[in-house]
Amino acid sequence: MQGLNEDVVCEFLAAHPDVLERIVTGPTVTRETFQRWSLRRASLTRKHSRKDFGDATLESRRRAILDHADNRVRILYELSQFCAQLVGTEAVELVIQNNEGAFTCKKTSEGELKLRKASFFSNNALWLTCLELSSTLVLKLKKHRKPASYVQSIINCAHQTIGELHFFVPVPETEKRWLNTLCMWASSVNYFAELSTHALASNGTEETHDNVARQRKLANFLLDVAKSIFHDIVSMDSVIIKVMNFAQKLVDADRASLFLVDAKSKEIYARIFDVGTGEEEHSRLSDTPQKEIRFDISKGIAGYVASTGEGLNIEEAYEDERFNAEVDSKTGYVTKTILCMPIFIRGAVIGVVQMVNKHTGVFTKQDEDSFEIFAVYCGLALHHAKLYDKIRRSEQKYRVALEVLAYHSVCNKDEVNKLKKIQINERVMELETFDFNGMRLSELEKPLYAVYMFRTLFSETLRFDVDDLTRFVLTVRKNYRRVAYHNWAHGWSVAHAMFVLLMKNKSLFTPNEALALFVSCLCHDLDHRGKNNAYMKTMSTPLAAIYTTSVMEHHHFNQTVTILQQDGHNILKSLTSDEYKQTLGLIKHCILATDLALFFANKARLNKIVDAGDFDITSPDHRSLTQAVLMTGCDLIASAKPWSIQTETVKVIFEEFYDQGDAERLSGKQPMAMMDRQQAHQLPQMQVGFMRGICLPCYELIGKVLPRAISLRDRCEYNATKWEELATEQKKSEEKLST
Ligand SMILES: Nc1nc2c(ncn2[C@@H]2O[C@H](COP(=O)(O)O)[C@@H](O)[C@H]2O)c(=O)[nH]1
Repeated sequence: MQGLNEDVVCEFLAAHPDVLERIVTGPTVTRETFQRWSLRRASLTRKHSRKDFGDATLESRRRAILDHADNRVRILYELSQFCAQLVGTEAVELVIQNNEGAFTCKKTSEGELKLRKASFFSNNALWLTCLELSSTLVLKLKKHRKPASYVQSIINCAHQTIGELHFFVPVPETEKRWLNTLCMWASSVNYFAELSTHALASNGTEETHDNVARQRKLANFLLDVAKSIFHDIVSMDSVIIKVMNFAQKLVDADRASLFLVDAKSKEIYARIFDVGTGEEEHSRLSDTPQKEIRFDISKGIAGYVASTGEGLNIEEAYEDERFNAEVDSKTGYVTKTILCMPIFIRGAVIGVVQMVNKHTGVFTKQDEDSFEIFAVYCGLALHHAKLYDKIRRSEQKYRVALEVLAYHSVCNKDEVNKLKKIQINERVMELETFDFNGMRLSELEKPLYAVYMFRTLFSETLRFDVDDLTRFVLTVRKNYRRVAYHNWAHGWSVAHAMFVLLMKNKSLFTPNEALALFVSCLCHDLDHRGKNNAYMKTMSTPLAAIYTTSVMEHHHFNQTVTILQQDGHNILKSLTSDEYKQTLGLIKHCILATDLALFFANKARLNKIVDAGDFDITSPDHRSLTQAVLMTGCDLIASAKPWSIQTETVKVIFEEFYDQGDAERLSGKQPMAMMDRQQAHQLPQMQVGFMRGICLPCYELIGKVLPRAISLRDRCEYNATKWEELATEQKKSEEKLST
């Protein structure tokens, strides 16, 4: 019978999809795993289908927009194509809303845009305000139409819905935010394009020219504000003042103020007050609390607008009972006309922009329209300002945390002096065998031997400071957590295995490659929490938010670099900058290779090369694959140790597995059998699977490439047989019990 290995299994499953379906839909694959697999498949498919925004694509889109600037349908169609590319899907439908109703828009094979009545739009009030929009624009979909996974509304500056994009694939949150911004911009620019086209199309009276000039000025300014918001994010206040200055000139007001809502105290306070005209343009930013103008949200015109979300155009302030004369009395200023608009973020009023005393007459309907648009841009600027402040604050907090951690996670002088007092001068021959049992070394001997191994390997090829080396090893030890298996003893044991491999194959790798391999082994599980990548993802841990693949392995590498960067720890400092960069890149490659999920592909590729007789250790690709497989071989070295060490190690491995299983069960998830202490009786059988399915193929491959390491395969084979004997005994005793 053909040996059971991964290729055979894959071949069998490919030939028997029903068996694969039974496994995938059976109890061994949890719902979360199945969902994760289908999401990964969806995103892989999307990634492949996503066309990039290459220059040619962008240019053709830009041309299409310019050539059809007066054609809203075409503009919106081009927008929909952009959005589809952004999300990386073609499963998107454009629905256009106009006076006659809603229409789906599709491009024919001749390139024409065809509109078809889409009678599934529910609202009859075609032009809805922004506030009402989110609540009432509910699509009643026809039975036969597949419901959209995500609907992006397209709202113009006059808060009118001019269309929707229906996506039939899941859209990630990040993409949703980009779609929102893209659609807001496109519809704003389209709105002004239509306005100026409309104005130019009319009889060209003097008033129209002013109107067009005003609208063009408005459009140019809006684009200018957008640029400064996205490029000038540091001084958001200057952007907001710029917006206020322009708004004030546009509506010809004497003064302008921006108030923010303090939801906690139910007050509003002037964030920017009395932006004057002319020389006072750079107004006071009321960031000094004692000067802050602050009053209850129930007071004044600004308070009324903030609490109702309704804009107001007041012609005689003192005749309006809502007006609060207190501020005038404090400033000696006489308010007559007021134009006041709410600023919305996600449907909530976060502030109010207020123009005071139009220089000639009262604020007009046109002022209201223009000012309403500014309220949107003020909101955008404020929103970015808030986000940016939040990021800046969390960055400072992160820096402080890192400083504190760096101080406490670095070895201290006593530890260094203690270790330096002991010197190993003669060669430790027993250390140069795979069977050496690192578990019997004391907490002091392990770092001592780690320094010895490093010096034995690199004294002749690398200039390094022994104190740096001592500090580096002791700090590495300190940054392994006291978990059952993935602790300093494991890191040491993996480094020892690499030490033996390198001593037996001295000319195989260059000094810097050997250095990267040894350092990688010593550091490959730094700060491991005793939980695997699947757990980190399922529990949505911060690490899983940072790294999408090989979560823990990326973290282990990051920790390695952090330690190297600590004062007095850089054992690589004698390398040139190119060598340093190259060696660090190889350390990253090696540490990431210890992600067992990557091993199968590495093994298959290297086996194929070796079996085809093409293996060439001088080929960079073959070297890189060899290094990756050697890392796995060292990582699993416990499976190729003498039986007593193997059983001792497996005990702590499963202790750690069961800790993870307990944590999963506590969070309401069913742990996999290997991590379920209620399945402990299956341990021997599971070990057989692990040894024969992973360890043995690994050492067989290593034996092909490094003949001097074939002993690992033999030792592993012996241990696998021992586990099989135990599994058989276990099975017999269970059968006896059940009879
Ligand atoms: N079932 C077993 N799993 C084992 C054994 N030895 C190691 N392992 C697991 O393999 C990976 C190795 O990656 P690492 O870099 O995290 O050490 C890890 O998940 C170990 O738990 C074994 O004998 N049996």
